[in-house]
Amino acid sequence: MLLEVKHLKKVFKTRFSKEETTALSDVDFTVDQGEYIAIMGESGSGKTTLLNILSTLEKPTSGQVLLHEKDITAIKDKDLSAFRRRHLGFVFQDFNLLDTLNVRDNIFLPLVLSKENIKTMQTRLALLAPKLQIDDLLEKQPFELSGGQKQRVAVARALISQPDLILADEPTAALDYKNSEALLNLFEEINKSGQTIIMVTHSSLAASHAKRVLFIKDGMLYHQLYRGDKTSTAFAKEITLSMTAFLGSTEIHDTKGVQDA
Ligand SMILES: Nc1ncnc2c1ncn2[C@@H]1O[C@H](COP(=O)(O)OP(=O)(O)OP(=O)(O)O)[C@@H](O)[C@H]1O
Repeated sequence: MLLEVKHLKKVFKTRFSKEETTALSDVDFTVDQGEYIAIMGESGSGKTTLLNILSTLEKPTSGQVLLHEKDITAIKDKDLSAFRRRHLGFVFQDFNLLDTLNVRDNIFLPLVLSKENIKTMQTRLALLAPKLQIDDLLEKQPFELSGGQKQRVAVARALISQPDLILADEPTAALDYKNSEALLNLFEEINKSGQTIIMVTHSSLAASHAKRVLFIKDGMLYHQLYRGDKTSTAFAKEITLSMTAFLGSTEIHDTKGVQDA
């Protein structure tokens, strides 16, 4: 097992008032090596909070996140950036590329920070660039690229450190339909080559490319769907139906966390 999320709870307290918001109440799930998981839920349901805790950007109020059986919520602050660079790859909605660096240096940045040798960096990039169709972009500055190209560069930057886990937050939100589909196909390919991916999304279409979809509501996991051998079109329909049934309704459902089968 790659990742074990155990009884995760996150309560936000505002500094000046006694008001509390429970963003996550008791989230439990496990992720195997090679899985591709989409996390869906309405606005305010706790998706970003969950992703931020998995990213070690946020500490939970209680509970644990075990990566290869090590509790990453207990890592000391001074060791966090090295941990993230070594074990996690991030893909964001707004690409997060540095405009002052060219594409090649943006991709190399995590490896430079980890003090990898230049040969390793070049070898890895030589393998990734054709796969991501960015060979011709390496000397360009990010502002010269289209949204789809920027996101492919961001994916290369996430993959170059060969992370245990890719965490993607609404990676298609700033892309048009064609570029979204291209990115989702790319994620599927990357996943087929063994990369584990967890992606937060609002979009049934995006989620339909994953192998498993977790639905979150009011800080709890409610339901999960497996794609199996369905086409992404058939799976998207099933996801939309579930969203309507589970998340749109105000009925009280079983509030137990969802455990992986
Ligand atoms: N730093 C914070 N301080 C206080 N409350 C917060 C903070 N971050 C999130 N929350 C609250 O926690 C709850 C869950 O928020 P979260 O951002 O995780 O939801 P989300 O599902 O990602 O929403 P969206 O889809 O709109 O991004 C919300 O009620 C939100 O207002």
